[in-house]
Amino acid sequence: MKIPFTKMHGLGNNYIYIDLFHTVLPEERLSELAINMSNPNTGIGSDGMILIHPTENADVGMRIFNKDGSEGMNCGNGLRCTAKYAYETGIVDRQEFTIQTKANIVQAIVQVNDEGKVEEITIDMGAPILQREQIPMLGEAGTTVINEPFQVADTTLRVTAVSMGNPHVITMVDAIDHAPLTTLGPIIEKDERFPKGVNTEFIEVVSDEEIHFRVWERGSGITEACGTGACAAVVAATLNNRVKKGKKVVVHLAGGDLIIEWKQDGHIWMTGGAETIASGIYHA
Ligand SMILES: N[C@@H](CCC[C@H](N)C(=O)O)C(=O)O
Repeated sequence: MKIPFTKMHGLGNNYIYIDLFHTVLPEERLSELAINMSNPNTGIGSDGMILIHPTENADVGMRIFNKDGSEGMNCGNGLRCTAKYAYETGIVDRQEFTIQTKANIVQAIVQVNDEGKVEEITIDMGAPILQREQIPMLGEAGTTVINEPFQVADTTLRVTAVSMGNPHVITMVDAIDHAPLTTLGPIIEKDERFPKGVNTEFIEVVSDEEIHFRVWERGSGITEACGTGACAAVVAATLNNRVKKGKKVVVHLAGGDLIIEWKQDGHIWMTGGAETIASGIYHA
C-alpha cells in the first residue's frame, strides 16, 4: 500500500499527517501503521500519526495515534497543524472553522500572511475537566485532585490532575532542569491509579505570566511539546493560586512557546505556530 503523507510539527511535537479527504486507510491497520511510520530507523520517524478526515459534525475531523499505536483522544499541537493543513490545502476556505476530535469539537482561527500561508493558530480548546472519575483517576468520585500527595517509587509528589479530553497529571517543581522526567515519567504513565494511563507534566511557575514545562507523554515518552499538556499546566497553576484566570500565560516548552489563557467563561485558548516539514509517499 502506498500512502501519501505530510510530516508536520508544532514546537517540535511531530506527527505524520494522513489526509483522509483524499486517501482511504483500513481501520484495522491504523495502530500498526502508527507504530511503523513513527520508527526513526525503519519508518519515517515521529511522535505518532494523525488522521485528518471528513466528518458530519465539524468542518474537519482529527484522530491522533501515539507512537506505541494507542489512540489518544486529543492533541493540541496536532490541532494547530491540522488547522494549518486544512486551510493551506483548501479543505476549508474560511479563517475560522471547527475541528472535531474524539474528545470534543473546537474552534480554530488561523492568521494568514500575504502568501496565503498560515503563520499562527489559535484554538478554543473548550473547558478543562476536573472531576476525578472523568480524568480518569481512582479515588473518591466527585472530588478534584489539586495538590494531592502522590507516592511514586520512593518519592512523594504533590499532583494536580486535569483532563483536556485526555488525562494529565501535573507536578510543580522548583527547578525545571531537575524535574524527574525520565525516571518518574514512565512509571506514572502506567500507574494503576490512572486506569487509562496519563500524560505526566512537570512545571516551574516563574511568575503569574510565565511557566517552564516538560512532558512525558502517554504512548510516546518525552516529546518537545504537548499542547493539551500546556493547557492543563495553566489550569493546574491556576488551581494552585500561582496564576490567574483571564490572564495570558507564556508556557516555555522544550520546543518553543505557547500562549495559553484560561478565560473567565471557562474556556482555554491556545495560540502558537505549526510547521510543515516534508511530504511524500510511505510504502506500507
Ligand atoms: N502531543 C499531544 C498529545 C498527544 C496524545 C497524548 N499522548 C495522549 O495519549 O493523551 C498534544 O500536543 O496535546
